[in-house]
Amino acid sequence: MTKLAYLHEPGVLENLRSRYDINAIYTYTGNLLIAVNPFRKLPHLYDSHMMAQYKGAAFGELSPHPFAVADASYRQMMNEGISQSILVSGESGAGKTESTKLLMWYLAYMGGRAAAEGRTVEQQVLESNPVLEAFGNAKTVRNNNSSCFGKFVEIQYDQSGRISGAAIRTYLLERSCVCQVSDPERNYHCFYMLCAAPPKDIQRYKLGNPRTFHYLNQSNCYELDGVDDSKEYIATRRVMDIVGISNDEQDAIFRVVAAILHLGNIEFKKGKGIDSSVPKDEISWLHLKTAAELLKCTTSLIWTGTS
Ligand SMILES: Nc1ncnc2c1ncn2[C@@H]1O[C@H](COP(=O)(O)OP(=O)(O)OP(=O)(O)O)[C@@H](O)[C@H]1O
Repeated sequence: MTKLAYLHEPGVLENLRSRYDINAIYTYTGNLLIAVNPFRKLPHLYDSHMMAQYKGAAFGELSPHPFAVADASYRQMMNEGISQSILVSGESGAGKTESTKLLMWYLAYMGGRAAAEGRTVEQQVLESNPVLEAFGNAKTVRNNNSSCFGKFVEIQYDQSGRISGAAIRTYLLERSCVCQVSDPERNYHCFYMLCAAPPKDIQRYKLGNPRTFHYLNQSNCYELDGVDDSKEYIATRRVMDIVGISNDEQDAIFRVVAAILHLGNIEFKKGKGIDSSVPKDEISWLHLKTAAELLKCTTSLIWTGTS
C-alpha cells in the first residue's frame, strides 16, 4: 500500500479490490495487515505447507499473511525477550474471529511440542475457540457466527519458546441479547444446541422444542445453514472435556443455560401488595419451579466445590 503513487482513499480501495479479485485478500500497509473477508474457503492459504514457508521468513519477503504477523511477533519475543501483542480489529463480520484463529494456529505451531511430549496445552488453546463460540456467539444480520463479546487471549511461552500455558479473558458479553432477539437473528448458539441434545439430556434439563421458549421464538430463525445443532452439542461437550471442564461443571453450566430459557417463559400478573407481581398462571409457575430446580442443583454444586 505504501508503494502507491497516491495514497488516498480511492487509491487504497482500488488497490484492495484489484488484489481481492486475484484472491490476494491480505495487503500490508507498513507492518499493519489488512484482511478483506473472502466469504469463501481458501484452504490453500492456510495449510501446514504455508506455515512452514512463513517460519523464519523476513517480514515482507512473502505475500502478506496473518502467519507472517504471528511469525514476526514470535521472533521478536524470542529475540528481545519481551511480550508482544497483536491487535485484531474491524467491524462486525470483517473476519476478526477467523484471523485470530489463524494467528493462534500459527503461534501454537511455533510453540508446539513433539507429539511424544504430549500436546495438551496447545490443544487446549486451540480447542477453547469452539467453547467460547458456543456460549458467546450468535447469528446476527451481518454474520451467522457473530462474537457478542470481546476476548483477550494470552499464550505463554517458556525460555525455549515452547508453549507453557494460556489464559483467555472475555469481557463485554452482550447479555441484553439473551432476552431480546429480532428476526432474522438467532440467540446464542448454546440454547439451540441444548434443545437439540440427546433425549437423556433433554429430560435432565427439562427442555424441548426451541419454538416453545420465549427467548428463542421472538425470531423465526431456529436453524443455521450447514450447522447441525445436535452434532454441535456433542462436539462442544467433547471440547469442554479437552479444555479441562469437569463433568460436574459442565452439568452446572448447562443447568444455568436451561434455567435461563425457563425463566424467559414466566409471565407475571399484578399481585395483592403494592408494586408486587406473581406468576400469571399454572404454566408460568411450572417454569418458575423448573428454573428453581435447575438452579438449586447448580448452587449446591458450587457449595460442595468450595467448602
Ligand atoms: N479468512 C477467511 N476465509 C474464509 N472465510 C472467512 C475468512 N474470514 C472470515 N470469513 C467468513 O466470514 C464470517 C465472519 O467472520 P468472523 O466471524 O471472523 O467476523 P468477525 O469480525 O469476528 O465478526 P463479529 O464482530 O460479528 O464477531 C466467518 O464465519 C467466515 O464464514
